Amino acid sequence: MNEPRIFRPDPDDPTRSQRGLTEQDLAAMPTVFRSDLLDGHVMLISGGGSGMGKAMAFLASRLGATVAICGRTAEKLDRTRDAIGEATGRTVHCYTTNIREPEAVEAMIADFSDVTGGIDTLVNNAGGQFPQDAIDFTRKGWNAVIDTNLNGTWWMMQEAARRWRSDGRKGHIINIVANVERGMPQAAHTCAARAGVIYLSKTVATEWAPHDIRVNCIGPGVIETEGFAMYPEEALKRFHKANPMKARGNAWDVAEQVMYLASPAADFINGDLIIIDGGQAQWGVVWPGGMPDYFDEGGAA
Ligand SMILES: CCCCC/C=C/C(=O)SCCNC(=O)CCNC(=O)[C@H](O)C(C)(C)COP(=O)(O)OP(=O)(O)OC[C@H]1O[C@@H](n2cnc3c(N)ncnc32)[C@H](O)[C@@H]1OP(=O)(O)O
Ligand SMILES: NC(=O)C1=CN([C@@H]2O[C@H](COP(=O)(O)OP(=O)(O)OC[C@H]3O[C@@H](n4cnc5c(N)ncnc54)[C@H](OP(=O)(O)O)[C@@H]3O)[C@@H](O)[C@H]2O)C=CC1
Repeated sequence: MNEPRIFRPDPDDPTRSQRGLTEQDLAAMPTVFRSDLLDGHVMLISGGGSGMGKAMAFLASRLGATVAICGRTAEKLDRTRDAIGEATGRTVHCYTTNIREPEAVEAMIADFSDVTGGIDTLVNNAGGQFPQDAIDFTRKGWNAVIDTNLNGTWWMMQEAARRWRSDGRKGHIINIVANVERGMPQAAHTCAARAGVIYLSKTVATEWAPHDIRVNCIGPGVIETEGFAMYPEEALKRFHKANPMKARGNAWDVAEQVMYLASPAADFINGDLIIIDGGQAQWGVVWPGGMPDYFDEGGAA
């Protein structure tokens, strides 16, 4: 039998960090794509200093793209730039930009467009949430998640589209969301924001088609990354049991899907949502941390 192409370590191995792929992994992971697939392609990836965004930045650079990454923490961006430079010899552009600030987003997109001659693909990957029962959300907590995942993504989408329209240039937006079809206990804020992004995307995929702008979403299931630090150890032990493959995805699973969508092979895909969750949506619990307590016998009904 063939060896699995994707490195999928044992999620029960207590000696592993449980926080995703290392830079060495990202430099060496095998890919199905030819090495010049994205020669001349320009890609802006938000949240590119860690997790899935970092994997996308590595893979796009390995395939020949000119890449920019943004995030709020300069050290993470610089470290990613240096690691990619060392692995590929390519220069990654870094922007210390908070996507919640529309003026900063406007300046970043203008600068990267000017420097490169124009962006081809914008990947809105920056985001996050914290697990909490909705009834206990503070106003500040609710606003933080909505402002990042919905508003921040929208400022990026709108600014890129305006620039493409004024330049008369085609463009493509890929929004990283989550699989929110059945809702997700302890993540109502993110479900609200991601559902907003999915339906924004489906709407503007139609509105913006005359400008030659396509918009698609990717909904990851449980993907092991640095972002797992936000979740309690007890919940993490159950995350891989949420899908019938009994596995965690890794950042490469998502990065390769992004490269496919960015490639000419996907030129006719528009307004779609692609789920990468090992079948969790078909047969699995929506909240990977497990069933809420009240399902236990004797708990509140
Ligand atoms: C949904 C489950 C799917 C399964 C697995 C999915 C995993 C992932 O998606 S992991 C990858 C994503 N990465 C992250 O989620 C990174 C960590 N998250 C964040 O950075 C934050 O959640 C953020 C996205 C909201 C960042 O906003 P920021 O303004 O930087 O947040 P603050 O830390 O300043 O907090 C503002 C406010 O939010 C409330 N809050 C934050 N953390 C918690 C928490 N753990 N529990 C309860 N409430 C929290 C709180 O009201 C904060 O205000 P203060 O109390 O004044 O600090
Ligand atoms: N891992 C998983 O299982 C799943 C993840 N997702 C989503 O996929 C995306 C990537 O997640 P993942 O790689 O796992 O997690 P990470 O936490 O590693 O990545 C999130 C990135 O977003 C950046 N970011 C957060 N807020 C902002 C902001 N306001 N402006 C600019 N950048 C910001 C962070 O950098 P900094 O803090 O320095 O700004 C960080 O680099 C996220 O949107 C996440 O919610 C969805 C479903 C499942």
